[in-house]
Amino acid sequence: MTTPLGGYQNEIYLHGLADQVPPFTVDTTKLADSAREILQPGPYWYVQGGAGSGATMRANREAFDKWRIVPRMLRDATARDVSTSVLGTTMPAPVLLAPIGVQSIVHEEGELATARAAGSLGVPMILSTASSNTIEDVAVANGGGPRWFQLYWPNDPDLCVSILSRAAKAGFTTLVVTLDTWTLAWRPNDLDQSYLPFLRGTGTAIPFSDPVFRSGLAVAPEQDIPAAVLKWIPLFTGTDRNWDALPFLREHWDGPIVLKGIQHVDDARRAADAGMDGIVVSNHGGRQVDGAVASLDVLPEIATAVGDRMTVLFDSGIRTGADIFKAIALGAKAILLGRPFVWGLAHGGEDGVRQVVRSLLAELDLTIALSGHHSIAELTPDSLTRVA
Ligand SMILES: Cc1cc2nc3c(=O)[nH]c(=O)nc-3n(C[C@H](O)[C@H](O)[C@H](O)COP(=O)(O)O)c2cc1C
Ligand SMILES: O=C(O)C(=O)c1ccccc1
Repeated sequence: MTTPLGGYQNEIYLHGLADQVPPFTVDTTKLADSAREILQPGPYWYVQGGAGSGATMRANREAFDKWRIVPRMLRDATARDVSTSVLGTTMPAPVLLAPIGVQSIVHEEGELATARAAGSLGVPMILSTASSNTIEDVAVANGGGPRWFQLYWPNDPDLCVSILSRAAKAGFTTLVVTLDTWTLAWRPNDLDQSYLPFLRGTGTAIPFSDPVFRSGLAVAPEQDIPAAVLKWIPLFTGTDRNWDALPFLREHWDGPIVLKGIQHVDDARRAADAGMDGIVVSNHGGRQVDGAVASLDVLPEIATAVGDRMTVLFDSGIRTGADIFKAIALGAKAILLGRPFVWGLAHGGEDGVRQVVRSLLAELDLTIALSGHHSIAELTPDSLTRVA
C-alpha cells in the first residue's frame, strides 16, 4: 500500500496501458533543457539565468551532492504520512511554491494557472508582489487553497499598507518579506538581450490595480505604461531599509511574518530577536550575489541556532524529491520550490505545474519510504552522511 503522493507513480504506469505517457518529462532535473526548446530566449534566460558568472547557482546544486541519504531496512514504512503544518498552514508535504514574479512571460495564464494547480493539490503558493495578475484574481483562481503573500516592500508607507490590506482581505495568511532583492543584481544573460519584462508592464498588475498607486498618477497606467512603470520601479526597489523598519510590518500585518533571503547565522538570530515568526534560508536561486555561499551550506548552522525559536524554511537549488529530503533532514521545516514549477507552467499551464509538483511529492514520498522513514519528523542529520 502506498500513500496518495507516491501513488502518482502507479497512476502514470497505468496510463501506459492506454498508450498514454506524460506530456513532458517527469525527470525534474531535465526540465530546464526541455523548456529551452519551447521558450523564446528572453523568457527562458530570465528564468534560468543567475547573477554574474553563475557560480552561486552551480554551488547551490553542488551542495546537495555533498550529502547522501543512508537508507535503513526492515522498518515497515508502508503506512506513512509526509504532511505537515507550518505557521498554521497545513500542507500535504513540506513544500510551498516559491514567490516567482512575471510568470506570464512563460505562459499566458501566468500566476492564475499556478494558483489553480496549487489550489487543486492543497500545496501553498506564495504570490509575488511582481505578479502578472492581481492579488484578487489570483485568490479567486486559488479557491480554497492555502496562500501566502510575498512583499517587495514599497518605500511609500501608504502604498505598502494598501497592498498588505488587499492581501489580507483576499485570504493570504502569512507575509514573506524578501530582503535580498532591493535592486536586481548584474545578470549578464538578461543584459546581453536587454530583456527586463516589467519595463514593458509585465509583472506590475499589483501596483497598477492599487487605488493608492493609481491616485498618485497623472494618467491611468493603461494609458501610459512606461510612465507608470517608471513611477513603480523606484518605489519597490527602495534601498533605505534596516532592521529598525520591521515594527512597521508587524503593525500592519496580523498574521505570521517570514523574512526571505537570510544566509548569515547572526541575521537569523536578529530576525528571531525582532520577533519574526520565520525565515527563508535563500540566496534567491543564485540570482543576486554571484560568488555567494550555497544556501544549503549555511542551513545546518542556522537551523541549529534558531530552529527552536522560529520556523526555518529553505530554498535555492531544490530539483528532486531527494533534495527536499536532504533540506528537511538538515533542519528546514519546509522548502520553497522555485524554477522547476515555472518550467511546468511553461510546458503545460495549470496541468504542467500540477505534473511537476506531483512528481516531486511522489519522489519525496517514495524516498522517505524506501529509506525506512514514516514521516518528515523522522528526518534528521542522522538520516544523511557527508561525502565531501
Ligand atoms: C524567474 C524568477 C522570478 C523570481 N521572482 C521572485 C519574486 O518576485 N520574489 C521573490 O521573493 N523571489 C523571487 N524569485 C526567487 C524564488 O522565490 C526562489 O528564491 C528561487 O527561485 C529559489 O531558487 P531555485 O529556483 O534555484 O530553486 C524568483 C526566481 C525566479 C527564477
Ligand atoms: O527576477 C527575480 O529574481 C525577482 O525577484 C524579480 C524581481 C522583480 C520582478 C520580477 C522578478
